[in-house]
Amino acid sequence: MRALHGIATHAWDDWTLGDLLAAKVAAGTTVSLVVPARNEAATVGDVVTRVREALVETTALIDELIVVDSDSTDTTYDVATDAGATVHRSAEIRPDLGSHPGKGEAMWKSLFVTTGDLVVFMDADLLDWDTHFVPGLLGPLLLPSPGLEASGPAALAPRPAASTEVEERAQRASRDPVSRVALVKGFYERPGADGPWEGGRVTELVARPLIATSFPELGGLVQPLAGEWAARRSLLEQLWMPTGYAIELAALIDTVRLVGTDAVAQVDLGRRAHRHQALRDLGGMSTQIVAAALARLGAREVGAPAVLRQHGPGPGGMLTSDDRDVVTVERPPAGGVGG
Ligand SMILES: O=c1ccn([C@@H]2O[C@H](COP(=O)(O)OP(=O)(O)O)[C@@H](O)[C@H]2O)c(=O)[nH]1
Ligand SMILES: O=C(O)[C@@H](COP(=O)(O)O)O[C@H]1O[C@H](CO)[C@@H](O)[C@H](O)[C@H]1O
Repeated sequence: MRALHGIATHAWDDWTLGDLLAAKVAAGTTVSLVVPARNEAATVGDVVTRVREALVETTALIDELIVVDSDSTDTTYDVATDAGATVHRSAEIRPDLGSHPGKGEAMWKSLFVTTGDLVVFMDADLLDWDTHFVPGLLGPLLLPSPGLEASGPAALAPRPAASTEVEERAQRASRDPVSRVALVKGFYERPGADGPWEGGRVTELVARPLIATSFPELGGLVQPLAGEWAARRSLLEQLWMPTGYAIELAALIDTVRLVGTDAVAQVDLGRRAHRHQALRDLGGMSTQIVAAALARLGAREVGAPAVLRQHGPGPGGMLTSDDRDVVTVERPPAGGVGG
């Protein structure tokens, strides 16, 4: 483990799957995997099937595999169900609380239909990834320091039961709130249209400048917007959650304010490719992220409406303007919601 500008930084194979399984059992810790999915019928089946087979059936690292169908208009619900996930429609979770569109809404609602002490989030549009993402993200939460032995490419097949030292360390970590990491971000090589490190357009053009100017304590995070991350439920239930794409950055800002940078760690997961949105659609995502950041700086009212005006060629090539209402609503900490 090393500190990258104050952020504890690991590699996914710092731990063996056997050590993590032993630590999980020793501490009596449960794990939920949540996949927020909107119109991901093309890829959600692969994500669910491979994680289920490797980490639910072959080894019991995951106790609950949940897909939250976020207002999909394709066959996401059926594909995820057929792949073996427990699928909930976001709007049908606690309907008494109403429903908003968005990824953050799906993740906030997931807290009402999961029970895991640790919650792992993964995107549903992954194209180049592997199941080691999950144990990698759980490593700092189950065993805060690297595994006992220098490990080579850790096979996902379970190793012999880990030593009692691993179990003792896991029990100490689960009891010691002071040293506990509470949120773990994945990072990876993110290929884009123009090269192996060209992915993450909003990360490079919006998140990093916001961090540089206003949240420098997050400067050590390689992929602050990574959709693959994990956290303790006890933390997640204390966080205000933007209902849209600002969820990742808001969670980092608020976690550091709540429990300090020592509570945040990151893990190198290797390489991750996903389906890329069109540039103009990232305008809406960017607006949500900027709005949440400004709200946290006291420069903007939480949830105030935002209209994103974009321009481009219309019918016949005439220049037209398109106004997009951007939702910046935030959900209150789930832990304080009754019922
Ligand atoms: O309203 C939404 C928008 C996105 N997503 C999911 O959130 C993840 C990341 O979204 P997206 O791929 O659109 O973002 P990108 O990775 O392109 O930044 C994916 O699993 C989406 O299906 C969601 O559940 N609800
Ligand atoms: O990192 C980014 O810039 C955006 C867009 O990625 P690409 O430019 O399409 O590779 O993707 C991330 O940001 C979203 C907002 O936080 C997350 O929801 C996504 O999971 C993540 O892929």
